[in-house]
Amino acid sequence: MTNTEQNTSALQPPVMRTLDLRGQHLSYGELRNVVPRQSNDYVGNAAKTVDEIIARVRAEGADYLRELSAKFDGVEQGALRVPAEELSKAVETLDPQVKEGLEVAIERTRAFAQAQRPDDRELEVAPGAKLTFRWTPVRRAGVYVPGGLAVYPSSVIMNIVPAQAAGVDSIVLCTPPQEEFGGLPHPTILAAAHLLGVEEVWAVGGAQALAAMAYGVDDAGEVLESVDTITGPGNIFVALAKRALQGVVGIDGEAGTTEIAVIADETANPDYVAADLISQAEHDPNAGSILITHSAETAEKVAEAIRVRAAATKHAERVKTALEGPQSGVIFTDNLEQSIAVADAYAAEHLEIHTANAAEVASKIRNAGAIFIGPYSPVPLGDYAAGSNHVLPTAGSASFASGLNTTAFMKAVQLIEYTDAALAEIGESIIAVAHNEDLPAHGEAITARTQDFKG
Ligand SMILES: NC(=O)c1ccc[n+]([C@@H]2O[C@H](COP(=O)([O-])OP(=O)(O)OC[C@H]3O[C@@H](n4cnc5c(N)ncnc54)[C@H](O)[C@@H]3O)[C@@H](O)[C@H]2O)c1
Ligand SMILES: N[C@H](CO)Cc1c[nH]c[nH+]1
Ligand SMILES: [Zn+2]
Repeated sequence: MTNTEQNTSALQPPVMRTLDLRGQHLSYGELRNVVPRQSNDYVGNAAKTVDEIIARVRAEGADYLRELSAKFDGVEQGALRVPAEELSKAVETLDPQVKEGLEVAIERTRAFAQAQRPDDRELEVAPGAKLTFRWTPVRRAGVYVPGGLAVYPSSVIMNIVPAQAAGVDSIVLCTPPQEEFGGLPHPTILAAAHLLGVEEVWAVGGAQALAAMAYGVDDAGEVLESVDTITGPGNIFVALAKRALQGVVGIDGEAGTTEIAVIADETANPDYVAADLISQAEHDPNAGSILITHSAETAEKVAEAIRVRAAATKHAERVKTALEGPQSGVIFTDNLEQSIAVADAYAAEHLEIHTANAAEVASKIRNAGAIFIGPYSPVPLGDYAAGSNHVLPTAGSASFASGLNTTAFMKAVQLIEYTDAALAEIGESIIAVAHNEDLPAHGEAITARTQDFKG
């Protein structure tokens, strides 16, 4: 028996908190305030840490990146950029089955990412008044691939494939250095990058990696040029760094600590539900797993299945901490309609639906990063190979943000082209509004032309 097994066998089974909403008729706003979330103190303290990291990366550059790699990753680093030969070497030593798994994921994710490319739009709003909505890729993207408690070659695919589908010119990938690999990133991450044709990889993790990509960094003449947009998932420090750097660069959204919510009724398979709640709790002791149900019997059966499964799982301690945290719990509702309302208010990163007519229930959900419909669409399918993207909005941000997709690496330019007649046709009304705004020079810019047409 290993040390880990000895430790975990002594653990008490996880006991999730309960929130009983039965008989209450809370509005959407009230529900948003009561659903389980990370504690404010936890988020607030992490935000202070992140602000300091960003300021010091700007001021001290590569030396400070090395200092943080030593502090958080236990690595004394030389050059921060990963040599090109390490990427090709990693593919040569890659387990063939893992390689196949990555290739299947690339193929499906690419097909879906290409289908997301938006078309340009042209419209003549009046004779001679031509408007175009033209999509262009950003010039340079920075992608973050996590690698702290676990490593995420799958996130290489989820970031790089849509960036390539968008047509981004230049991509840099940052991921934490690993002590076990002499300060290089995990070899499967390097292999996935190489399979996708990525050449620029820096062994830098956490909030500091995002600051480096946003502002650029010079490591003894090796330059990480600043980027236009940063995407990618990560822990609380990574998510808060994206929040802080938004505006300096574009971001795809906050894809922070993982969450799963499950709507279950009496038809749900409790073992599947338990397995899926545990699967996402495995990411991080701060991960959120939530069961929303109007069936007390289902809740009890899921709790029993969790007791059995949680004890046997490899990261039992992390799972227990996550399931018992303030960000997790079992929410009791009066009926399916109320469960749907709770799920909308929670706005889960991942929402699974284990009910009768699951597709119909899904059609009623507005807020979720991704919806997994029915018993055979578990979140880990989407994590690795469904073809959908696993970089998804967390902490309630699914009420206004989308999961990573091709358009996150694109922006639209609006083109305006009017003929003289088309301008003359609308000129007087523009001048009237310009005067009303007390901006007469705006009107004069029109008159300067319309006078010419008359003359
Ligand atoms: N929402 C999504 O789309 C999505 C997808 C995949 C993974 N995730 C989440 O990504 C996270 C991965 O986390 P991880 O830790 O394994 O890898 P990570 O790469 O996100 O974080 C590791 C880095 O965090 C930094 N760090 C660690 N402790 C710190 C501290 N006390 N102060 C400041 N910085 C610190 C270090 O720089 C370290 O390199 C998990 O929370 C997982 O749930 C989210
Ligand atoms: N569930 C994560 C998104 O929150 C993605 C992932 C990658 N590997 C395993 N899971
Ligand atoms: Zn996962």
